[in-house]
Amino acid sequence: MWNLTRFASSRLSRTRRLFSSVIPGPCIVHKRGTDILHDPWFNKDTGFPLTERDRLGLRGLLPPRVISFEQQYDRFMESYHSLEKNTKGQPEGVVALAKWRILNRLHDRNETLYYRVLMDNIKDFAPIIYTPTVGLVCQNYSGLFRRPRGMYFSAKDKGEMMSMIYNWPAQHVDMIVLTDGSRILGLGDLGVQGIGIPIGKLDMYVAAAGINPQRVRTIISLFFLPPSSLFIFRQVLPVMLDVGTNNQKLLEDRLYLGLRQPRLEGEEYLEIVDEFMEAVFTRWPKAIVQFEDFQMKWAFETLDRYRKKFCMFNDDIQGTAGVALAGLLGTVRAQGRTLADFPDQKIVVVGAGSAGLGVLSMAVQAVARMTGKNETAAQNFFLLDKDGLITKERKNLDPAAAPFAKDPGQIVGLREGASLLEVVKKVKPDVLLGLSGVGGVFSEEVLKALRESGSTRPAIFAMSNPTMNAECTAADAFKHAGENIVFASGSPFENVNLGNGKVGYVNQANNMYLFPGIGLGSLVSGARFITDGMLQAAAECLASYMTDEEIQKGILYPSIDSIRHITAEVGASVLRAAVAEELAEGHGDVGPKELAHMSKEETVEYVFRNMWYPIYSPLVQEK
Ligand SMILES: NC(=O)c1ccc[n+]([C@@H]2O[C@H](COP(=O)([O-])OP(=O)(O)OC[C@H]3O[C@@H](n4cnc5c(N)ncnc54)[C@H](O)[C@@H]3O)[C@@H](O)[C@H]2O)c1
Ligand SMILES: O=C(O)C[C@H](O)C(=O)O
Ligand SMILES: [Mg+2]
Repeated sequence: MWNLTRFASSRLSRTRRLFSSVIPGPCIVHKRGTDILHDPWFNKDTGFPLTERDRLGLRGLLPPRVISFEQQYDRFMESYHSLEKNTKGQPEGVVALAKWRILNRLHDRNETLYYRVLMDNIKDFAPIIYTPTVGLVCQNYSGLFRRPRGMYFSAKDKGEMMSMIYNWPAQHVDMIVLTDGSRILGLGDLGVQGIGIPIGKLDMYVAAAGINPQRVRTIISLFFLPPSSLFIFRQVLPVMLDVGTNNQKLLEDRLYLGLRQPRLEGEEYLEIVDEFMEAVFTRWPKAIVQFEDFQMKWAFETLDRYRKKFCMFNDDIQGTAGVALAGLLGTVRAQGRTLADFPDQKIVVVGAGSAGLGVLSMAVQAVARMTGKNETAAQNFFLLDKDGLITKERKNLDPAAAPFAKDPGQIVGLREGASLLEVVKKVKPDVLLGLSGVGGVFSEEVLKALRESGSTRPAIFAMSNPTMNAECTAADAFKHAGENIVFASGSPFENVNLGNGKVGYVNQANNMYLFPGIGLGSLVSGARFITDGMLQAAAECLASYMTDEEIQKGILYPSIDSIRHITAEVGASVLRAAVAEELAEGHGDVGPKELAHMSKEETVEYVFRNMWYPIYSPLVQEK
């Protein structure tokens, strides 16, 4: 079932080979002069060639010298590095926001250059435009706001959404990331300020999945393909659904940009989400909506409500589950065991929210498939929330947590509500996995207790975001739990120097390894829905991506530098699963039959070919 066929070792070189052969096709523009300079998609700043300046009425509007794309790129990177130098020694948050600002200004001015620097420097820039800095940006969003990005639908727009959706100036939108701002990372309810999350997630879609951020059609040809093989690239839309906020501080903040009212609840809330979904799919029937950072009750409710009606998924429940499962399977391999041993792993999950329950459901399903036994599949999993170990004796037991609640008779020595320390001491788990949103809950005592784990190589997944909400730091994990552990965190940490030339590897267990591929694979397959089978294929692909050599070192996930490659592989796996389930309706000129006849390699090539690469296209004016 878990096919661990190793992918070609030259992952990166293959990606580079594909993109080095991109020749830009023309890009149709319907404007002239300063309107072009003020449009970040068309704008090339000083990079407009003289012929184009003549054609588009730009002559005299720019300094005379034409600067190449490479020179512009280098100039930006120089400014970025001087900012790094000049802010040395300043508080971390100040530096992070300064870096975010310089990138955001480029984003506002010249998208092609922005996405190229983002892609080429993804390891350095992901922590700024995505987790963890995006959390700080959301916290300060009302003050940082300069220009709108994406769309805002509020409770005041009830009855208007069907017409509002046509205010978005794109004929086609393919990927939408939607939030209601109610659970932004581990930072809680940030109301309208949560828009930073869909923006950051979609930046990752562009960088990792080559989803086109633009609202015009660009045609790019690859010279090794026949001339008829032209591709229409994809477009993105970040959306905030502002139904109020229960964050008193924000309600009292005079700069707060959202609705100043408590959150809508119950039917009133669902009516707003229903109206939005109907509006989106009426205008763009082939769009995909990723739900992001909804508080647990609405995360589950909306997933249940829409997953068989629209092409959508919940990243916190489903994307996270796949990434965690891939990491858990990697952990078994890191112990020198086979995947058949996965059902024997004792796993303590701390946090019974949307993410923790999503992970448990997928892991339990995997065990059930491996053992063929549903009844006992959850026996080695232990679930805790803020009130400790969850058992069947829990008062007001959440129905979503009930399948994982322990029967008190079966956990001798542990009681309902037992503390994490008690559970770790008693269970001696192979894996401790945190999705609690609470920084430091893996305390020194808890980490030290893990030294008694039954495993030769215990694993710690401190998956909560942002950095200050991680259940423990990487350094503390290696210091207190021992040097032989496997460590992963949701936010990035540096590898730990263990002395004597030894390194404690830090993995970033973040759903960024899956959501771009889930979205891309669903798009290019033309799938009607996103099924468990497609999500399982995505997780299996990620699990099988790493070589034994990497896994032995404790490296469970690919380097973020190869995120474009892993995303193409994941996308292809999702596509093949959609084909197998007869859900793929085709995409563009490629029909379902052609998809079904593609070999595995051809599917990967096809997905790659649908990935946008930032490069200046000649602008052609159409009146
Ligand atoms: N790494 C990733 O890819 C990833 C993905 C999704 C979510 N997350 C992070 O996971 C965290 C939780 O997300 P969520 O959507 O499940 O949130 P949630 O609010 O739905 O759930 C939080 C859960 O943690 C429990 N909890 C709170 N305090 C606790 C404590 N002291 N001890 C044990 N449990 C405690 C709560 O009772 C609740 O069950 C957030 O920080 C989020 O950023 C990370
Ligand atoms: O946004 C992230 O970095 C991961 C995840 O979706 C989260 O909510 O924490
Ligand atoms: Mg999230």
